[in-house]
Amino acid sequence: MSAFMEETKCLLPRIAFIACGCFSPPTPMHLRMFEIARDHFEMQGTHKVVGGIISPTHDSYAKKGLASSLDRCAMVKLAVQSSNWIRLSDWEVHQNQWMRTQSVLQYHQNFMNNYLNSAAGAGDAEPNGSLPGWLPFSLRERKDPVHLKLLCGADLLESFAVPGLWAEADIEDIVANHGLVVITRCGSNPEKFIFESDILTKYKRNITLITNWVPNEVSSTLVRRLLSRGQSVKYLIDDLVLEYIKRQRLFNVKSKYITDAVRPNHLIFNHAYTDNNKNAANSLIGEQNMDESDSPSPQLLQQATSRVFCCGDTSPRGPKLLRVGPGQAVQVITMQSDEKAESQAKKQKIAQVQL
Ligand SMILES: Nc1ncnc2c1ncn2[C@@H]1O[C@H](COP(=O)(O)OP(=O)(O)OP(=O)(O)O)[C@@H](O)[C@H]1O
Ligand SMILES: O=C(O)c1ccc[n+]([C@@H]2O[C@H](COP(=O)([O-])O)[C@@H](O)[C@H]2O)c1
Repeated sequence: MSAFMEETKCLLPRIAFIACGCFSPPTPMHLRMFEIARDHFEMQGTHKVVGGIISPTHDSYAKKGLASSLDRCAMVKLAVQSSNWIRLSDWEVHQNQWMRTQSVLQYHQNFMNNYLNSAAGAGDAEPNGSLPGWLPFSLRERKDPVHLKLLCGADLLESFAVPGLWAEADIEDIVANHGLVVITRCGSNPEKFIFESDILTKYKRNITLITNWVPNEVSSTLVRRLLSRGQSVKYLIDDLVLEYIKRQRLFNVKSKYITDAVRPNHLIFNHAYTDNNKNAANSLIGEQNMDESDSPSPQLLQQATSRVFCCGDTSPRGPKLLRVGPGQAVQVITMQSDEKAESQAKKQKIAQVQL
């Protein structure tokens, strides 16, 4: 019987998840989303989950509380150390401008397709000769395609309705061609939200709604707020991430947190990550012994002056100078939606922003 089940599992269509977000800092709930989603598909017996990817957004997204991409990537690497299937992709942060989520999905999907279609050992290398660190290990165990789905919390789904934030065509492409896996979040009503959207209703079969029966409303905003007040965040985030925050003095962490005299050994690797990336950004010299997700990018140099289109900005006069990133639009507009009492989850977020 178990041999039969194993055989059946081998035949299941393969999927992977990618979560796009700020991860400033990463919280256990960011990682729980992956576990909850994998459990769901495995228990349904419909798909084989081969990997999970965390893709932090570009610095020019400019959302309030966004630590530098170097620090966010280093923290994600620390947070996923305990996982054998969730990986960091720093492709997005190494682009010279903010990337829309549809493009992020497309890039990773194309990379996996090319990798699977190329002969083993050929055509699968990055320019520096190594494979990207986010690529699932078991990809070449089979030849069939792996379908990449966007994994998110219900608040991200609801941000589709923020006027001018997402491009309609992108939403359609994401749900029609990639698929969405949505984890419920307190105060959100994703079923109703889907019902109220024609596009989402049209592609409902590609949207997997998963109830999180053990909700935890920890958010990066809450963690940042506690840190800046000198309050404890222990057990709210990974110890390694907390150590990193203290050492790097991120998020206005109050002095009580920065008295550790000893540099913990487990952070050395990630300091290598940030140090190497910083050096690379300054010197344009590549690093050795690092996979793609560790790779420095000369484009980091351009970030200080990078330009972005604000969401929904179709001005023929070209991109605006980066003063306001798309992430700031989220805050401004969600404050308006608070006035309209749209959702409890949004209200909570806004309250955090306003304090
Ligand atoms: N507690 C949670 N429950 C379910 N999903 C979550 C939770 N926290 C974050 N997510 C999801 O994780 C993804 C990345 O989140 P992101 O870092 O952008 O937001 P966040 O943790 O809510 O941060 P912030 O508080 O800065 O807005 C999003 O899809 C978001 O919906
Ligand atoms: O692609 C888009 O148009 C788009 C519009 C708004 C937000 N996003 C992405 O959504 C992610 C979460 O954003 P936020 O503001 O909810 O933390 C982050 O990775 C953004 O780049 C993407």
